[in-house]
Amino acid sequence: MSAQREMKEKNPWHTPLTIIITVIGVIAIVALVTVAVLQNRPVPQKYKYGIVLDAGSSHTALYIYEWPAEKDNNTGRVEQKHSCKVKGKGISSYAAEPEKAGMSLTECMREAEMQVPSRRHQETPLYLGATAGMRLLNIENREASDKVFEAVEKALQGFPFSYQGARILSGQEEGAFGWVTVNYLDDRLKQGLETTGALDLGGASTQISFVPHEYDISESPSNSVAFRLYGNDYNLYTHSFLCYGKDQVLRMALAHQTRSGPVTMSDPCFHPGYSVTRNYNALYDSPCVSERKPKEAPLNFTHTGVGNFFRCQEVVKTLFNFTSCKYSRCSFNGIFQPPLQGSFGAFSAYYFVMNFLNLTDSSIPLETVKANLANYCGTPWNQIKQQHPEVKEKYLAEYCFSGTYIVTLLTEGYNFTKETFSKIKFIKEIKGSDAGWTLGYMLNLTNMIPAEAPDSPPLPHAGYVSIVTVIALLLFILFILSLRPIWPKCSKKPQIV
Ligand SMILES: O=P(O)(O)OP(=O)(O)OP(=O)(O)OC[C@H]1O[C@@H](n2cnc3c(O)ncnc32)[C@H](O)[C@@H]1O
Ligand SMILES: [Ca+2]
Repeated sequence: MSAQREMKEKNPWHTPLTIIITVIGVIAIVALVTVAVLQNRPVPQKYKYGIVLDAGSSHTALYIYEWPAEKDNNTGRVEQKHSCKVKGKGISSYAAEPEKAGMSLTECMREAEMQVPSRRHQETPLYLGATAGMRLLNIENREASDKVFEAVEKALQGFPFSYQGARILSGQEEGAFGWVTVNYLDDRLKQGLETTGALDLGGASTQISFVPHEYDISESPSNSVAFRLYGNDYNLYTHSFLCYGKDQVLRMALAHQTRSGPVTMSDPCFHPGYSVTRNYNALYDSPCVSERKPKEAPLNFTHTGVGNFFRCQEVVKTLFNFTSCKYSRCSFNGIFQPPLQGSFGAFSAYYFVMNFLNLTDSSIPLETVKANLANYCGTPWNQIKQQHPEVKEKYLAEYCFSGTYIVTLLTEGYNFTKETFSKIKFIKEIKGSDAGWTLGYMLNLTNMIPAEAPDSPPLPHAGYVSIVTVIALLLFILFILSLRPIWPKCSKKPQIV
């Protein structure tokens, strides 16, 4: 016992001073590390918001985006928080009663009021961008298009957000912002990775955008958009084909097949057994086909289906003009297109149609896609309706045509081959945000993507905390070692007898 007491007395670790120093040292280390962790821990998120209305030809959709408020230098990641599909058709369909275009937006705007915290309402920018439907209305009837915008503006200004205007996007903007969205969501821009091309198929127009290899912009400046994003330069090729969206191209196909003004038309792009009455005036009521209206047509015609993919492809091919090209190479209709490059994301109607047909899997070879389509188109209309009672009949009737158009546009139009076809991914969304031009549009207008790479802290958070911990421990050990003069006393082991 006495030996033990003696040992305790001689052991400097047990002197009150050392115990106090040790405790203070441990507390200091814990405090230092805690401060380091807390200081750098992401604080509970506060968000900022932005709202974009996509006034498409077939319908309007509202998107709410959010991003961390404290990253004010626009480095926080923007994500889609909510989307709302406006009931009814696109705003261009209200040409005859413009007020209704404004009223149609009310329900989704009310939803936006609920979704965005009220203290953020006034600072939340609200944009409306219209695409091919309004482009066509503007060509057809400028006054009517202006009235629709007036009504829409009036309606939107009645909400507490920071209204930033409503306008028609150019085809280049629509294509380029779709490309920005896809690459932003995939984190390709920030990391300077090879970018993905974007393919958008709407109701009234379609866009193709990609960064070509060794691309000579001087050949067709109108197809070129230059970006500097996060310190990288991109020379984007983009083109928007007006009238080559899924609904307008169907009009063109029907117009082509009724150019002689028949009473009955047999269509290889519709299922056998399909039969509806269509009105000539309604069919030709669009600038995409109005000039082709037959002089002496009856009021209506009976549109019947035959269901033959290969013959349907022949019809679709007649809608592309391959005869003239004043550039080194063209897609169709005399439009310049450099060689395709890299992988592509195909969204909107590309996705709706290919998803319905179970053809979104990139590993399905082009030949199999065609064979499946041939089989689908040949299936009798009654059987199709029985198999898909839940699908809107208008969509259901058109999947054979739309699928055939998609395959023909991609291969004959844009020159995808059986090798490059597998580089197309049919997508609806990326990491929870819809693929489309709206996010890219908002990122651009809010300057959310800096031209230069933002300065980032030299160390990531975890690295910083680890280094602080190690240095603190080293300092503490150093301090303990500095008490060494006392040590020799205890180096003699106590003799226990
Ligand atoms: O870009 P624009 O040309 O202005 O048109 P939009 O923006 O209105 O076009 P969408 O991408 O919303 O839709 C493209 C087309 O797909 C159609 N569509 C939407 N949902 C669909 C579905 O589930 N199945 C088949 N087609 C669908 C829609 O009616 C359009 O004809
Ligand atoms: Ca669209």
